[in-house]
Amino acid sequence: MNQIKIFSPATVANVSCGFDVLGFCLDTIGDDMVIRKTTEKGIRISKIVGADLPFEADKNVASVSALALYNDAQPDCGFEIDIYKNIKPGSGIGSSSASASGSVFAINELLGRPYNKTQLTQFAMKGEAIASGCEHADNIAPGIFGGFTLVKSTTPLQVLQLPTPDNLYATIIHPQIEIKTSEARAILPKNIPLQNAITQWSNVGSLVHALHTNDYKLLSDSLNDVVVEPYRSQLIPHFDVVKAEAIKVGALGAGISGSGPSIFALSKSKITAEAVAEAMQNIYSKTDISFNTYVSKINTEGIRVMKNE
Ligand SMILES: Nc1ncnc2c1ncn2[C@@H]1O[C@H](COP(=O)(O)OP(=O)(O)O)[C@@H](O)[C@H]1O
Ligand SMILES: N[C@@H](CCOP(=O)(O)O)C(=O)O
Repeated sequence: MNQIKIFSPATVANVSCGFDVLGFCLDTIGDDMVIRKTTEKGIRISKIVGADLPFEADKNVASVSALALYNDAQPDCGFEIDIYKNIKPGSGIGSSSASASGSVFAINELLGRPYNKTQLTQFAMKGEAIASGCEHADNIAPGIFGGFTLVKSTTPLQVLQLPTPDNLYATIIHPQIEIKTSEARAILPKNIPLQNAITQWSNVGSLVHALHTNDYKLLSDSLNDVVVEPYRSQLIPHFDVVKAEAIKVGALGAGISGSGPSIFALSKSKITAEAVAEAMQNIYSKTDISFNTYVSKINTEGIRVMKNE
């Protein structure tokens, strides 16, 4: 096999209470990437469609992560990467992560799968680090493993794949303002009150239990963030009303997707998830902020191969 085309999905990091540890994978929005072997050694970005992103190998997250794998594997060929970007950078649904994980996933396939999913996550984190200033894996892990994931630790890397309850749907609204992950991280406090920490870790524990037991009521009660959301929500116009309306029409809960500005909600049917989308759209359509909305089943497969030659 000399060439592969993949779909690298968008992901929702944090899932309200799990800053930097929880994430899940979407299905209806993602980037396409084509990666091919070359006789010339090294990694090259050959095409970028849909976004204004750097071609330099040390600046594009796709090539930075690919180089981490390449330097380890030392294959006797090189690779070039075409990126067809559908996930806007700075959207909060893992745009940089989709590129960083897509390139390493594809090269691993072309090399005959020498690395496991944890090792691929580790290489992809090198790319993510140049976008956000930190090697967080809460977007990369759900992209590579699929479904819901919990990053138990980054050093050493340990990723737990969590069960996905049947019929769980996500709604995403992306108000078209850009929030850079690095900037949304910089505004967070370095210390948090003990009472908030207690509330937060109880929510993470109960959310994980809810996923294991298909307990939608507990899932709903656990989708709360008392640590990060109070700070970041101020960067997102109309966040409080969008969240309140989503819950009013039946969402189990709603919160900031990743570092924002996208807002996510979880619902226990497609019909409710679509009603949530409409309620969210109604808020932004009364403003001059344009937006995109996505309704998606949770993608339990993660990145997928579209075509290989
Ligand atoms: N292939 C890529 N895809 C997306 N962003 C990239 C890529 N390569 C470099 N970047 C940079 O990463 C930053 C976007 O990442 P980030 O702020 O984390 O947004 P997101 O939340 O959408 O991932 C931008 O500065 C962008 O120029
Ligand atoms: N845990 C990170 C997740 C950033 O996600 P992104 O989709 O905005 O890149 C954070 O909250 O900073």
